[in-house]
Amino acid sequence: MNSIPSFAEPLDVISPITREAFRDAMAKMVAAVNIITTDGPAGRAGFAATAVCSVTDSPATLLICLNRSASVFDAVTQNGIVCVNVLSSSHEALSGVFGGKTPVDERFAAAEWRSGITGAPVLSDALVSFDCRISEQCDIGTHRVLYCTVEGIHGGNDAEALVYYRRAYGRIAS
Ligand SMILES: NC(=O)c1ccc[n+]([C@@H]2O[C@H](COP(=O)([O-])OP(=O)(O)OC[C@H]3O[C@@H](n4cnc5c(N)ncnc54)[C@H](O)[C@@H]3O)[C@@H](O)[C@H]2O)c1
Ligand SMILES: Cc1cc2c(cc1C)N(C[C@H](O)[C@H](O)[C@H](O)COP(=O)(O)O)c1[nH]c(=O)[nH]c(=O)c1N2
Repeated sequence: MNSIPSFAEPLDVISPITREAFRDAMAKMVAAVNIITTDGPAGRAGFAATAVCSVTDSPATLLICLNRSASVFDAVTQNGIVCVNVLSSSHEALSGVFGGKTPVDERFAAAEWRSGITGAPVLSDALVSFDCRISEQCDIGTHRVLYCTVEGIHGGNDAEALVYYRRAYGRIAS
């Protein structure tokens, strides 16, 4: 008869889960770094984001988690369009600009942009850019989850990727 194996050492469990414990654990999840941009009647805006992932390829959909207290919140949600620009290792300083308390004009002055088919700014030398329309939104805790239908994919190069791991930037070559 099968039995559940017993282990000599008990599991080291953190409970209850504090914000700090969650963040410490999340810091060990390596993530791609992106700049999310928007433009339209509510103005141009952009922010650095690691909370981005693929949802489904039919229809091609990404999700983005945006803190509702971010300065870009109204522009992103009211314009209803975003471009997800995936960063290369050459964009570390740019990520700092879009991830800090920098005025919006200074953020965009730090790189070259083109206009995508949705009208969202496309970073000229991104690894790849997903031009999207926000199709659904829901609030979970402090964040707005944006489901984004991909309407165009721009560019693409094979430079080293910029990643974020243990609260610091790193790079990954293909
Ligand atoms: N999902 C996010 O909103 C998110 C993700 C990464 C970084 N940030 C911002 O960058 C700052 C520096 O991050 P850090 O990684 O150097 O240190 P940190 O200790 O603040 O965060 C560690 C990890 O926890 C997660 N995290 C951080 N803030 C979060 C939030 N409000 N909601 C959900 N998950 C969150 C991320 O995975 C992050 O890499 C953070 O304080 C935050 O303002 C936000
Ligand atoms: C590496 C890294 C990764 C992320 C962030 C920062 C950095 C440095 N930030 C924070 C976000 O970029 C930040 O709120 C704004 O750019 C600066 O705040 P204000 O726009 O001034 O409110 C962030 N915010 C968010 O809502 N979702 C996310 O996934 C991330 N990820």
